[in-house]
Amino acid sequence: MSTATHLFQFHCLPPISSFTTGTVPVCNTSAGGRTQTPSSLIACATKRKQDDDYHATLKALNSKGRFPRKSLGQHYMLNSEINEQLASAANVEEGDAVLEIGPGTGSLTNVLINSGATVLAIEKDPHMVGLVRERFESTDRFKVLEEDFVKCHIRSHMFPILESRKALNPSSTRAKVVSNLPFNISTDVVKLLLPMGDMFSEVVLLLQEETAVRLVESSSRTSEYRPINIFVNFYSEPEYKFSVPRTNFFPQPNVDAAVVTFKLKQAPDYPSVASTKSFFSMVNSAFNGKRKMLRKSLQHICPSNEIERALGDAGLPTTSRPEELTLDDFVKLHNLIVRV
Ligand SMILES: C[S@@+](CC[C@H](N)C(=O)[O-])C[C@H]1O[C@@H](n2cnc3c(N)ncnc32)[C@H](O)[C@@H]1O
Repeated sequence: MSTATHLFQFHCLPPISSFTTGTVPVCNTSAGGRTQTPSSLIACATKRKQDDDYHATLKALNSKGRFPRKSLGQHYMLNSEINEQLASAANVEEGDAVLEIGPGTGSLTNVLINSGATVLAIEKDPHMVGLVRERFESTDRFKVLEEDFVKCHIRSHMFPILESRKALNPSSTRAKVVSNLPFNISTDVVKLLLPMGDMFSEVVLLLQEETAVRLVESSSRTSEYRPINIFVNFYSEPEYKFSVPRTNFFPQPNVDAAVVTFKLKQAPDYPSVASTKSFFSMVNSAFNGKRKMLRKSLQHICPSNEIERALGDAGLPTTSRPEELTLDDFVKLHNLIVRV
């Protein structure tokens, strides 16, 4: 055994006492959806068969003798209860097709497969690809591709899976996404997936807590309100589900995490704008610079007197600032501006 592996095994492991479930609300369906305390949750979890608890996950990592890589956001889930909660947040059931980004040791993958889903996993780390390929070789409901999710062509990968499901059940045309994401690619992933409502019905992500809170922000007039909120609400209905304390991961990150669900809209339900490209370009321009009044920040799109007139026609003050406008206000303004 190399010195590095030896250190990894004996000096990097978190004490099992630090492993908490925090504010995770439910244990399983037998709990009847009632909120449970962390201690009742742990008691409940120990009664059940756990394939991917604290020990199993660390053992799987040790089998590859590799230090988790920070550059790949490798913070592995040690709590099988949270994996179960992620799957149930997406209502994963028999026959579903699920895309998982970054399966790692396969702890969440295992829950998804056990729920009866067919899983396509995209993993960037070749060692982890080898590990999950080996682990799930006995099932034909699992496929892993060694790719960078941000660069891969997800439509062409999903297409054959959705087509074969459609052949069995013509009404099941969309897949789900469930992932404990590397924090450093979460905004890119959200931007890529949310406009794919034709292919995915739900996207359930374990994100850095701060990112989770920022993405579900739907009220204007807060300092957190940004173009990304207009984007998220344009394409989906986001919901903050529950927080996941940092002690549930190995290695422990220096921030907490949280689960967010995005129910994806399909094209006929998007707000009606003449062109989504020019709509988002207008929203970005509006927020650019120093939070100026819209009539100034949008001057390069159309003369300020025309913008003032459009604001008036939309029932908004002519001195409006971007952070004061809701998604609907932006839609009205855009449609008035593109017409003038
Ligand atoms: C936070 S870990 C989660 C691992 C596992 N799902 C779990 O819950 O324990 C993130 C995983 O994503 C992988 N990953 C990192 N960047 C990626 C990328 N750009 N595309 C695909 N996978 C990536 C990492 O190698 C790692 O396995």
